[in-house]
Amino acid sequence: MTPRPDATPPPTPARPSPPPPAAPPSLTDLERRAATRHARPVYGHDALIACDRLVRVFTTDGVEVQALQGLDLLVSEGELMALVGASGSGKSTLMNILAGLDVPTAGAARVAGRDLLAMDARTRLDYRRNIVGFVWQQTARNLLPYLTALQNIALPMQLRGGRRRSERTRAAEELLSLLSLTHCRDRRPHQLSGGEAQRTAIAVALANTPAVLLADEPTGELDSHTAEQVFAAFRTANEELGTTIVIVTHDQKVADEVRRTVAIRDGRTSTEVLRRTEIDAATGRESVVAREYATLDRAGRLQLPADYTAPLGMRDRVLLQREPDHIAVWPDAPADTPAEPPDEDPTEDPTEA
Ligand SMILES: Nc1ncnc2c1ncn2[C@@H]1O[C@H](COP(=O)(O)OP(=O)(O)OP(=O)(O)O)[C@@H](O)[C@H]1O
Repeated sequence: MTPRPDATPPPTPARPSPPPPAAPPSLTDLERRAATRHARPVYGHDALIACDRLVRVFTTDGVEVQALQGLDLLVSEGELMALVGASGSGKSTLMNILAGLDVPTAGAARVAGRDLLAMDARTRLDYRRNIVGFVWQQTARNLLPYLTALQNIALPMQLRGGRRRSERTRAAEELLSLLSLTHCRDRRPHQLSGGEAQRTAIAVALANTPAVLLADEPTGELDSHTAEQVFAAFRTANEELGTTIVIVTHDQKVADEVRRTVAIRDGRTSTEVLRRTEIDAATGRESVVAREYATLDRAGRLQLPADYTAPLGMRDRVLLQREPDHIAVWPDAPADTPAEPPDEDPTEDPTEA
């Protein structure tokens, strides 16, 4: 048995011989499996965001691009997490779907109990106004240039209705204070620095106390010091207001600051880094320990990182060995070993039979 990778290095286990073919399931087995499947709770039933085998196909001039190819993602209430991935991997496509701006081609997506594939125009508008807030990379897209910071923040409250002007002003002032922007109250966007403008954009996105705050490259146009201040504003929103936050970023510093970073590759979640704080029993010193996990999707598919598979010459197919507490993955045919041992005993004389 191979110990967990975070334990003492294991002795090299013996390569397994291929398992004997399994007996076909009986009718009773199949009925039992079907009954178990019915009794199971819906995938991601307790998550705030649940994407289930999400597909988005764009067709331009008869050419199809599969931007999302069966993406699974669960985000719990109260999380502050980052999405990373190469250009074109599908991050913005996913964010636009979660923001209610685009509709997936297939699959399922639920945010705060709303089914994103089944919303009519009215519920979609309500969803965008009240359930999600959005911060874009370009500050010009987040703020109206002819309104002050306070008026920008009060506008979504006004569009939703139900609150008096004085209440809206007080709520907007509270958000300005929470994000250390009180001095920007009466300034218009062109009078704000890049960082102040993005923090004001966060306040605008939080105006109607959304369940989820989505941000697509919010620090992309900022220097690293300003980016830190903007990220601190996201953290404040998460810790003080309990808002669930998903940030798409290329900024490694931002990705390192959050507890969970999910990587998207070719339109699917591929790996995930989880960070937790550990306290050294001897010194009492705190340190953050990060571990990288591969994502196992609902169909049981796993993307093995190339830097793991390439040195072992793994391609096309691999041999799996089930152990009591883990699964070992073996190259199909290592250079010096035949993939399948010959059936005959080599000591036997083939002419004997
Ligand atoms: N409206 C569209 N029409 C056609 N193809 C699109 C459209 N939007 C996205 N795509 C394609 O879908 C794929 C995923 O794009 P997407 O913008 O989601 O990637 P991304 O990971 O956000 O990239 P980047 O980091 O560069 O913003 C790309 O191949 C892109 O060209």
